[in-house]
Amino acid sequence: MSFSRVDGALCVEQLSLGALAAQYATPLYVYSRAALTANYLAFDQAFSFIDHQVCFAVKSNSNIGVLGVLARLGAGFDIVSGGELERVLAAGGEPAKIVFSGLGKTEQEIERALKLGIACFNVESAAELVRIDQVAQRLGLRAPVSLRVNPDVDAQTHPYISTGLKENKFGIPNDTVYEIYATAASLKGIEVVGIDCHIGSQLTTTTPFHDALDKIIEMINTLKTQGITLKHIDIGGGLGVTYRDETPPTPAEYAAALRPALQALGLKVYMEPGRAISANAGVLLTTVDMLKPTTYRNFALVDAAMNDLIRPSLYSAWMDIQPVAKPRHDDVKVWDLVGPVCESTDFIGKERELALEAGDVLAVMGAGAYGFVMASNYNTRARAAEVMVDGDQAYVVRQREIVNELWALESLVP
Ligand SMILES: Cc1ncc(COP(=O)(O)O)c(C=O)c1O
Ligand SMILES: N[C@@H](CCCC[NH3+])C(=O)O
Repeated sequence: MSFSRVDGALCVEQLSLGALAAQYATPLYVYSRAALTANYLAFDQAFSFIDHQVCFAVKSNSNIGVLGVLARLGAGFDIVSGGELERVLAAGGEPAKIVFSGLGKTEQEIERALKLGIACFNVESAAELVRIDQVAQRLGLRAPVSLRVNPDVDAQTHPYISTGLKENKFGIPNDTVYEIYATAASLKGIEVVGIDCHIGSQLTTTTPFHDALDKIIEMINTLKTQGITLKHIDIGGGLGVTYRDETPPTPAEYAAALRPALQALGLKVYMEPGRAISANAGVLLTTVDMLKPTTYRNFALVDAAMNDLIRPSLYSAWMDIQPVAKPRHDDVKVWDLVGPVCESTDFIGKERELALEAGDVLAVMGAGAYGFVMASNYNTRARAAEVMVDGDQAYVVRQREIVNELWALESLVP
């Protein structure tokens, strides 16, 4: 366990989170190298029964310190923009292990990725296929592609993070898959290499993964009869984590559930886990700034806000909040933990039983995924610093922003 309590003090690896808050100030994101490593290796080992590549979903945490740790373990990366591509390169990631997902790849992004020799473009529409073909032909190259298919499977997750239903914008609907594969196979600039699917995020059972895989295998078999043979299958990401009382499958259970079908298929397997690698490898530290008990509700104003961590506001996500040190008194009350941003949805947790005092430091657990990456400068708030802990060492992997620099790109009208 990379986050554990020692004599009442919440620690990350060998350092106390209270000490890190004192040294680097709050709000502060803190990541554990050991947790990232263990989570990545859990996937890599679980799929060791087959030729595979784990491609970490960069969108879940794109700090180059995080990406660098994973790159050195042999990770590939799932990217969704030219920006993420450059981050992966800056972190030492190998282009040949990159899969490029996402709906709106621009010509520039396609050109850069093609020249670098990435593993695969996961194509989301007929129009995108044509665009990739044109860029590849202009460069005298062939683009390796998979079609990201939309299998119309209910991921049984929050509707905002479900992606595999036919009403979602993602993927190629199953009624046009064969036609678009046939087009792909006929294009000079395209080399059809695989099939891809990602049905949603924070999935807590294996059933939807299984249902999607069954549908994809059916497609692969039909494609064979059309003379289209594939080299790989990309099973996407989406494996959930425990924020409260969810009991998601472990990577080993997930792999075991898919193993018979994948082995029968015999193709190389790509996967794109994000949250299951990064979420519980990070926390957000925040300090209680002041207490505002009222007749109606008790508000604790903390220094982290929705601009630092938007998951509670955006998805009503429940995230565990723990004091980093033993409470200084035992007057437990029910608190709403709210930030200073001028929105009623600005909270990081509601109705939490805590014995609080101004100055207490709290840790929002499971904040390593979709935390800092979704942070903004709303209310002209500088974004938090990020620190990576490795054993008894802490490294600043992103400095705290400086307020004066937030309008550096702006100018007055003459
Ligand atoms: C195409 C694609 N791959 C992978 C992921 C990573 O998902 P997760 O963080 O749930 O593993 C996402 C986000 O849901 C995605 O859109
Ligand atoms: N941002 C979402 C996950 C979205 C996944 C995007 N493909 C979350 O915080 O839960």
